[in-house]
Amino acid sequence: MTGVVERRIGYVPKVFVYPDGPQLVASVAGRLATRVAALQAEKGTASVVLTGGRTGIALLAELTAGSGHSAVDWSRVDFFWGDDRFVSSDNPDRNARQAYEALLDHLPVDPRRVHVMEPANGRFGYDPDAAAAAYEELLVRYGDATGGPLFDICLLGVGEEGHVASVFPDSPAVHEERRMVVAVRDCPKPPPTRISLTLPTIRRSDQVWLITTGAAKAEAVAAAVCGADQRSLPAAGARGLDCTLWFVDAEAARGLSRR
Ligand SMILES: O=C1O[C@H](COP(=O)(O)O)[C@@H](O)[C@H](O)[C@H]1O
Repeated sequence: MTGVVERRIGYVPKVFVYPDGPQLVASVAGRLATRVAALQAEKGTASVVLTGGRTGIALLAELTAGSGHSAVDWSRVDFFWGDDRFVSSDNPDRNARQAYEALLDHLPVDPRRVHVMEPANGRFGYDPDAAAAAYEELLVRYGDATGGPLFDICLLGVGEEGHVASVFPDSPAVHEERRMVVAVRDCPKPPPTRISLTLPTIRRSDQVWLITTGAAKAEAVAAAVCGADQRSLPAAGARGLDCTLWFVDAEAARGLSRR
């Protein structure tokens, strides 16, 4: 990991800064494969929450291309999503579709373990609330079956204004304490209707890995790492039970050195 700077800020979160995006995704892909293989060696399976977004999808493509993936038994990984866009399944905006193209189509995954959020042309038609409720039910069943933390690793991208999954600043979703999964409407970033895990559900992950690149993210990264209010900066509320790791490139880390 040439040129990687590691900074500890209090106990958590831990921030890893890379010179650029390609070095970041190469390193995080290797780390993810190693962690998943270790979890499988320890308990037989692993659960990973996937993210959309440019860096998140680049990470999945790197995982497919790199050599580290051979250490993992992909048929024993449960895949979930932090959020998806409530559009038709064939819409290129779908996070699930992008994840299939970048990773899942290329690996011997068990389709029964790939837990996609319902699209707008799915089982419930155009009813995002029913789609969110169905995903919540699935998580409840999964949680009952596994016990302990819901997810081993939750990958999250970060928006310029600090959103994670589809939990946007000062939105109804950021105030949600009871529901595990919600329908999100009127998103400031298109498409406007989405399904998202809530922050309390994200916090049921053993490890939360936030990955982001570019100068446009610098302010959000600095504020979240320094403990901003999650209502105005949801990324600040994305924490893991065991650890919270931030993987950022030098541009996105710029604001950290100013604090
Ligand atoms: O809309 C979304 O955006 C974020 C971040 O995307 P990026 O392209 O700025 O990295 C992503 O994490 C989220 O899953 C997605 O639905």
